[in-house]
Amino acid sequence: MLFHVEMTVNLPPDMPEEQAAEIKATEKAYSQTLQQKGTWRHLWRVAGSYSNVSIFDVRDNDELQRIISGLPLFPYMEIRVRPLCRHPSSIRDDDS
Ligand SMILES: O=C(O)CC1=CCC(=O)O1
Repeated sequence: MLFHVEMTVNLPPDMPEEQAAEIKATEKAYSQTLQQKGTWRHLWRVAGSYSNVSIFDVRDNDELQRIISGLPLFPYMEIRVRPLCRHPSSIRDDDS
């Protein structure tokens, strides 16, 4: 199942820089492991913001919830999830 997920990061302004850097590094490693597995298919920065747009390929809603709630930045993010299905005009037969 494919999901479009938009994440907006809102770190507290008083969070010490070192702590923020550590969380971001852990987040990067977490996301790169999932990207290598093909679970996190796309990761795009929304230009001009501290938001990303991502496409996840997961078994079900429970897997998506487990992954998203495990994000190190999860406590500091606003997250919007939208389920995707094939568009009838899509020419990409290899995508689902
Ligand atoms: O910087 C972000 O948009 C938050 C984030 C998600 C995955 C990652 O590596 O950073």
